[in-house]
Amino acid sequence: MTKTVIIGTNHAGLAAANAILDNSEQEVVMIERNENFSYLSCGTALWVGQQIDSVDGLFYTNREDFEAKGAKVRTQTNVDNIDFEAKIVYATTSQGENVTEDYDKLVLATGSIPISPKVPGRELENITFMKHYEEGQKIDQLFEHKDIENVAVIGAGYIGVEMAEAAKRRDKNVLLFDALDRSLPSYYDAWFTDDMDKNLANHGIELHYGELVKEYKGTNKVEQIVTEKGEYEVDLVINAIGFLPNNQLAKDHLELFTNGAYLVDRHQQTSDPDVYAVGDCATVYSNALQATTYIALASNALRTGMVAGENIVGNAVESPGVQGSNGISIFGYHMVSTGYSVESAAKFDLNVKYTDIEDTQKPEFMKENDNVKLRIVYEATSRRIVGAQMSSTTSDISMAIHMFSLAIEHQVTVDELGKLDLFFLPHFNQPYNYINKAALAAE
Ligand SMILES: Cc1cc2nc3c(=O)[nH]c(=O)nc-3n(C[C@H](O)[C@H](O)[C@H](O)COP(=O)(O)OP(=O)(O)OC[C@H]3O[C@@H](n4cnc5c(N)ncnc54)[C@H](O)[C@@H]3O)c2cc1C
Ligand SMILES: NC(=O)c1ccc[n+]([C@@H]2O[C@H](COP(=O)([O-])OP(=O)(O)OC[C@H]3O[C@@H](n4cnc5c(N)ncnc54)[C@H](O)[C@@H]3O)[C@@H](O)[C@H]2O)c1
Repeated sequence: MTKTVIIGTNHAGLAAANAILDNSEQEVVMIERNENFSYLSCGTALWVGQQIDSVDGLFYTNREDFEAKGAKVRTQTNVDNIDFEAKIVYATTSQGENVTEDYDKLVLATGSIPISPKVPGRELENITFMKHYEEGQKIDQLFEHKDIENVAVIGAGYIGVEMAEAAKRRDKNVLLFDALDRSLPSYYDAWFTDDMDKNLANHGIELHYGELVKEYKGTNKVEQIVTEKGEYEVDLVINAIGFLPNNQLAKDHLELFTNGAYLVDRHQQTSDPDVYAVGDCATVYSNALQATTYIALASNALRTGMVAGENIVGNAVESPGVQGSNGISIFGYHMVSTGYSVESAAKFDLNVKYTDIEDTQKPEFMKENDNVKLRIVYEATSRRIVGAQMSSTTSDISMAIHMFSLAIEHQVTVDELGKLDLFFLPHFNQPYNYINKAALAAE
């Protein structure tokens, strides 16, 4: 019987385990260095910002669920080394016991590691990342302290903006830094982020964009941060300047992508046919780019895990690829995007055009109504859609971005959306939907 060892049991590893256990009688061993698994870090800001009552709901499964399906689960066990020739995994438990597991198939689901700004003083206390549950706990506890007044968040990407909101909701003075000149620069064009930045500023968050941190100062705990533009008193620093794939175990054995992620095909198979890689440690296939790339998202982790698991049990399933669809909701302002923005497309040498619309969600006669902004990004020559961004105070826009995701996957052109059948009911939208209108206006 095939024996599969899965290293890392967060979203990607769990999805792979489920796919194998639910579709076969195969032997599965799951190895995880943490005590808990399935932590939805996506809910951390809601938890520490006290928008939800408890952290408990952020764990969606546990070891017993997998043991009940027949898996052997080793938690608090760190994999130290892999002998890819002999197909043996070497690990150490938190008690210091050495354990080995042989395998027929191996799934690497070791995720990603936050990038540390390489500046002096980074070892001071009260400087943290926000990735694991334990870091969320630490931030939550520090927010309780009255003497933690000034919180600096470094990086105004997804984690940074969400944590800035959470800190503000806990009545802290919040300073948000980014090397670039606006928030969320990887996901949205300035037409959208200008509104988000107004939203953040209106809620009292101090924005320090285009400002690189040069040093953290303090005796034991961090007390100041120094940038090229000034020096600021801080009691807590949350670093959120992005992730790198965690490739420690196999970087010398497998082919890697430019950023170090394990290079996989559309079966999630690496350059070693018995080794699969899933989630944040692996590449994905981008339908917008029509090439391999790297996008760290829980949604990608789940899908890639499923694909690997199904292939391991013998169903030759191909990944449909991804669009990197994502969303953010800050102080009631919602933004969603899929594929590439105009600015990010340029970085990947995609020659694009775009069409914009700003409209109300529903007909003007409706009492409750919201403004909606939409930008559709399409390839200049083929006119296929390669991205879309939307923002509004209504969360109703989220379903529209799913449609754009499908459009990118299936190479729909912007012109095909002009007369697309989108239903009309005043409670939801206008007789001629803003998606149709934007598409018809495309040059
Ligand atoms: C604060 C925050 C908010 C986020 N919000 C969203 C969101 O809203 N939507 C979204 O789609 N994504 C979000 N993400 C990204 C998402 O959490 C990641 O893409 C996702 O966790 C990747 O899952 P993974 O299983 O591939 O890797 P990880 O979650 O990184 O898990 C890897 C696991 O491998 C284990 N491991 C690593 N090395 C070893 C070893 N040598 N031995 C044993 N075990 C090992 C680790 O302990 C870990 O449990 C967020 C991330 C953060 C930090
Ligand atoms: N809502 C969501 O979907 C969601 C939420 C949280 C995290 N995530 C995912 O988790 C991953 C990590 O998130 P993240 O927020 O850490 O990364 P990110 O890539 O979203 O943002 C990193 C930010 O840090 C900035 N930066 C980089 N180096 C810097 C430096 N030296 N000084 C100051 N700023 C610097 C970048 O300009 C960027 O704005 C991403 O893949 C993200 O998509 C998704």
